[in-house]
Amino acid sequence: MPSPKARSAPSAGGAERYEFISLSRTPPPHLLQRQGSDPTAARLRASESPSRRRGSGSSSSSTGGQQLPEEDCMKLNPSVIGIALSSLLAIDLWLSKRLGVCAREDASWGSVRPLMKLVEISGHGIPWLAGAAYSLYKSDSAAGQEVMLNLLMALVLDLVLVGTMKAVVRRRRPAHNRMDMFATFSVDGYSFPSGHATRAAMCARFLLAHLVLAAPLRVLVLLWATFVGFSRVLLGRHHVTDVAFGFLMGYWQYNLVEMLWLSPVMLQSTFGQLQ
Ligand SMILES: CC(C)=CCC/C(C)=C/CC/C(C)=C/COP(=O)(O)O
Repeated sequence: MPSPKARSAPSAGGAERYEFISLSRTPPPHLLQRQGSDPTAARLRASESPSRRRGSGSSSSSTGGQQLPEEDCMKLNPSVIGIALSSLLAIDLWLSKRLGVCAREDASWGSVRPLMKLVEISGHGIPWLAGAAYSLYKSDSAAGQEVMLNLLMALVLDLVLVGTMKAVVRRRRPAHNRMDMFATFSVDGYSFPSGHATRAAMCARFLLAHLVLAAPLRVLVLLWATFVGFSRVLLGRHHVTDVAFGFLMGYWQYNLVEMLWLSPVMLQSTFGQLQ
């Protein structure tokens, strides 16, 4: 027996065609009147595409010669992608609110908020930029200088890409977030994607690829990156999807850094041509 939401309707060729109809919404009375007394038949006709309804003369005569407004059809026949996206957003909002347990001092895990803010500082742009610039200045090997120069380039690239993305998407931060972060740009009022998550993922990949680290330290780098991302949601700064996308974006940004890698040979030839 077919499900109540997927009813088969005979098509022009006689074959069975499945229509997805919304039973959660009752069509307005004027629609039912126009389409005859059978509400199910009225819903089935309303769920047909506008072009199909326009094309069939018999259909227009059965609706009393009147066309239905397009908005009615959109409501009665929402796309599967639309439903999936709004469900994902609803789950995202609900889960982010549930997990924002350090969003305030009086929240359920409010006592660990200072610790979470330390984790936040460890993934902030300023200590990373300052650390990379200092290491570049202090490095006495060409290889070290090359790595630190590229780390600096990667950090600036990250700020530009995340800032652009935030300015385009303009998603608001969760309502339970308290905006008490230090040193922010104006775009940091927006939430998507998490700049801490992109930086943590990109820097973790960078460090793992370019520093010779013992296995426990490699694990520590991965744990740190994961925790920086997770702490964004616990602090109430971000929705879960901001952080998930931030991790993906940071992972991909490292590929871009590898592609744009600045080598001494390339720099010499560039600056040589300028002189
Ligand atoms: C030298 C210079 C101009 C440094 C700017 C560094 C800076 C202010 C970075 C912003 C870092 C930040 C607050 C990002 C927001 O992270 P979300 O995870 O909250 O998106």
